[in-house]
Amino acid sequence: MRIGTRGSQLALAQAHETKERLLAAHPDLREEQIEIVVMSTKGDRILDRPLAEIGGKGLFTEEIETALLAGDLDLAVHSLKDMPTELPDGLELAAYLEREDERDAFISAKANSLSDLPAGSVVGTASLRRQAQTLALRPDLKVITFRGNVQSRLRKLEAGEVDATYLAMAGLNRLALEDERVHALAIDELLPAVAQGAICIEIASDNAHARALVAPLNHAPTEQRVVAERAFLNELDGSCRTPIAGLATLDGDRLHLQGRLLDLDGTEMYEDSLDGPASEAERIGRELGRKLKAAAGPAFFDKLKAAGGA
Ligand SMILES: NCc1[nH]cc(CCC(=O)O)c1CC(=O)O
Repeated sequence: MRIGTRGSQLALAQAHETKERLLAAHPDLREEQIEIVVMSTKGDRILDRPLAEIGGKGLFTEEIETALLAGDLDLAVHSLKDMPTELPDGLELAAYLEREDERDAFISAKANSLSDLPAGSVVGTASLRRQAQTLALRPDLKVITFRGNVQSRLRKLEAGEVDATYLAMAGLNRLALEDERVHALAIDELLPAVAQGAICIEIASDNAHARALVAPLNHAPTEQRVVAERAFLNELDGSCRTPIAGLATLDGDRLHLQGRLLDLDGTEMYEDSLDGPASEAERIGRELGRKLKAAAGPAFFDKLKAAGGA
């Protein structure tokens, strides 16, 4: 059994967690039967440009998916947040592990919250969603593009390149990085990325053995939430070039989906939510996506395109 993963510390932690869960779910499986195979992707190699500029779907997945299709890997473990909403033919998501904390963390030595940051402070983030929401709340701040893995971003903060940055709480938790500069942001302050904090397992559709092996790892409530969020995203944009945020929560078998669509500088923001039975997660997601698309109107998307988004 070969598990493919990217080589960042976070990706490795997620692959090891998946391996542990497989061993726990299958007592007959031996440790040496599971091999973790580290692969480098385009997204890992190009570090000096914003992700939205490099563009293309599957920046962090293409090389791994090619290996799945070729049968060189049985499973691939990914942060679901980084996965395009449409997979290449012949591949499928076979399991979603229980979601970690979905919130963003605000990280700064200068303030405990985004609202306390002095005017003119510099915030570094590569995410269009975080950039736009930051400027919507604090148009007086300066936002710069800031890439790299979790550790390198913390080092840049340390070196004073920026006054504040953001990271997903899930990543910090999985790496057990505790830091007094880390403050979880309220959901309403910075609505998370679709599927933030969720790990998915991808397989080739013709690999029945892999599908059976990972089936017991699936966490149904996580699946319902991310299905709604990804349907919402798919309806609006699949390219990662539009600032979009979305979060589904469950109350028993009711699903509540919240969504936001912004322009790049946060001056326009469309926000709405929808409730329904969790069994209709996909429909709820699509409906909310269509609703926000209609509210924003074609002029919004034209403006975004002209500004280098969408
Ligand atoms: N785009 C990079 C990425 N992909 C997944 C995570 C964090 C873990 C997660 O959201 O599951 C991160 C880093 C970050 O946004 O801080």
